[in-house]
Amino acid sequence: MTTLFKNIKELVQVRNTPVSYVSGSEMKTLPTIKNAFLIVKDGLISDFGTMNNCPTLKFDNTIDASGKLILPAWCDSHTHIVYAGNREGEFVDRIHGLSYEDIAKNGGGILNSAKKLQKISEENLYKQSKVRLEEVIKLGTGAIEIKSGYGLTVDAELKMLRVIKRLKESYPVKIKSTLLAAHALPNAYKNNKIGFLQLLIDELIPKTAKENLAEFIDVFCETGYFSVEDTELILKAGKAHGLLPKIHVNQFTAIDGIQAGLKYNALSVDHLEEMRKEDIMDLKNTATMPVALPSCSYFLSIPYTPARKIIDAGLPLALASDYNPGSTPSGNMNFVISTACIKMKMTPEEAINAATINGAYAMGLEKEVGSISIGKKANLILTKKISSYAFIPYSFGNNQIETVFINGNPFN
Ligand SMILES: N=CN[C@@H](CCC(=O)O)C(=O)O
Ligand SMILES: [Zn+2]
Repeated sequence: MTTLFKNIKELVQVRNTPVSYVSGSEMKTLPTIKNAFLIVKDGLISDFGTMNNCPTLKFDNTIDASGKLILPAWCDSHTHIVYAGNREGEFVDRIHGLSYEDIAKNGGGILNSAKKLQKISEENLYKQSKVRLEEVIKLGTGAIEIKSGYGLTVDAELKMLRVIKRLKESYPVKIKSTLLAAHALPNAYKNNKIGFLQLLIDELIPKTAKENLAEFIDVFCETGYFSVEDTELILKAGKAHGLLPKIHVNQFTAIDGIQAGLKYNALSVDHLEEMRKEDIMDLKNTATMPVALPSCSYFLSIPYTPARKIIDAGLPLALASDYNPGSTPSGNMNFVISTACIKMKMTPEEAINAATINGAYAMGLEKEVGSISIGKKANLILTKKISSYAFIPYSFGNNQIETVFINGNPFN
């Protein structure tokens, strides 16, 4: 099966020589080809170039993209889209003055989602989650990481992971699965944190690995949740079972969580709203991707990740949605890049690099997605007729996508 996209106004994020990620000042460059063609063969990108070099072969499908742009689909490396019910009550409580921390202390927050998740059937959880997955694919996401972490019992966590597995098997997008074993301390272990950690180490992590239910291990390393010591215990156990660390750190407080992640060669460190000088320095010359989640800052009214400081220090940065019921009930990556430009002062080039190739790296998919390169999956965004790629973040809250292609097929 072959498809020719012709007369593309601008083909964006073209990498003839594929890169794993881009850092520092390299992020300001977004390579493109104007008046381009792109050929997809059996779901993969097989050729591209300027229209004057467009081959005159016969194709199964030809799509005229006059006036339209093509970009690689968004790579959302941090989500929690498998959850039960919603938490709009807490949203209203916050409008009335309660903080995210106050709500969690009153038994709301993650524990509220866990209560709903423990009760729901696996089938119903799948049904609720697939709606969100389809929603974000239509908004341009072509590769996504999904975490557990609302189960907080061995059975409920495994239920979440099985739902992620079923999504992987049922949808054409690339999905990576993360065991967020230590997300919050369940009430049953209120006074026995070490008992909970031991349960994760002795039972949940080995079962997850044995049943091949996750690629990554995550911890919410934060004051009032899991300490650096707790984090290290879990990362060590996860790694021993082949799960690579990707962690929640520096959301509300900087407590050396980044350093714990680096010690265990985390693939990414995510959130980073509170960054000290040493946190930025320590990330230099490592293979760990810093990940910012601007929609979370927007929704909770907390500081934005200091993208300028991170990028200007020569580091890479990825952008992800953090789609979850508590701190970010949105998985719209178009809004993520707009917010990164508007609130974090990232340029459109930096934001698009962060949401494509750097996001792909943050979930170990940089060889398969995240750029227009020969041999990569044809997971593509075809825009409406727009003036330039900067129009996407500029027109915040609006949808500039005409069609999303996954493995070369339109996703409707
Ligand atoms: N910060 C920890 N976990 C999620 C939010 C969890 C929730 O409130 O349900 C996050 O990444 O923002
Ligand atoms: Zn998260």
